Amino acid sequence: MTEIAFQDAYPEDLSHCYGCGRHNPQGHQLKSFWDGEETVAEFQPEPQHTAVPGFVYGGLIASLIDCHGTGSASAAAYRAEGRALGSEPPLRFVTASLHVDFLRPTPLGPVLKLRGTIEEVKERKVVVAMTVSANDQVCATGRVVAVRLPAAMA
Ligand SMILES: CCCCCCCC/C=C\CCCCCCCC(=O)SCCNC(=O)CCNC(=O)[C@H](O)C(C)(C)COP(=O)(O)OP(=O)(O)OC[C@H]1O[C@@H](n2cnc3c(N)ncnc32)[C@H](O)[C@@H]1OP(=O)(O)O
Repeated sequence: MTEIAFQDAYPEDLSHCYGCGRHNPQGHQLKSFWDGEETVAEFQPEPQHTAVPGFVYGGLIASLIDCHGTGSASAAAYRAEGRALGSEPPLRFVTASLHVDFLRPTPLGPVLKLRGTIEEVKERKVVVAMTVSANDQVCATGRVVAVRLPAAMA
């Protein structure tokens, strides 16, 4: 069975996010997956993502953490309910809080690897802690509080 990316289970009309929307050709189109109890994603930075020559712009790293966090939150909510990704009714989350710590400069060149741990799952709130690594070294850590939208807003 081919595993579907969390973001590919988002509804058609909510798939334009700059960080992860499959319908945003200018965006990052991040794809997140389960790896056991953790979640993973990869991203290849390009030269336009430069901060200082040779190093990745921190805002890019923050947006990857944002979208891996909200995607992981949605997947964790489906898993907690024992439901397939994308099944009805939809479980849609937005970012309430995005925290990033930049531990060391992130080299521009290697693929960035994101790894998420689900810290808390409540009916309306999911908390995800993440690491961003390059060359097997953690360069940034992050934490997202994702809040489920009421059906009326989604
Ligand atoms: C831009 C809108 C998008 C609409 C489309 C939605 C459908 C999406 C579906 C699929 C596509 C996925 C695309 C991924 C998106 C990528 C990520 C982004 O860039 S999202 C854009 C940036 N984020 C916002 O613009 C949120 C703006 N804020 C809000 O709308 C509200 O403040 C919201 C919904 C986040 C919270 O609503 P409340 O204030 O009514 O919720 P309360 O009931 O007070 O809190 C619920 C729980 O969350 C905690 N919480 C709320 N805000 C917090 C904060 N800032 N820090 C820590 N915890 C917080 C609270 O303490 C509470 O936790 P306790 O149940 O008590 O444990």
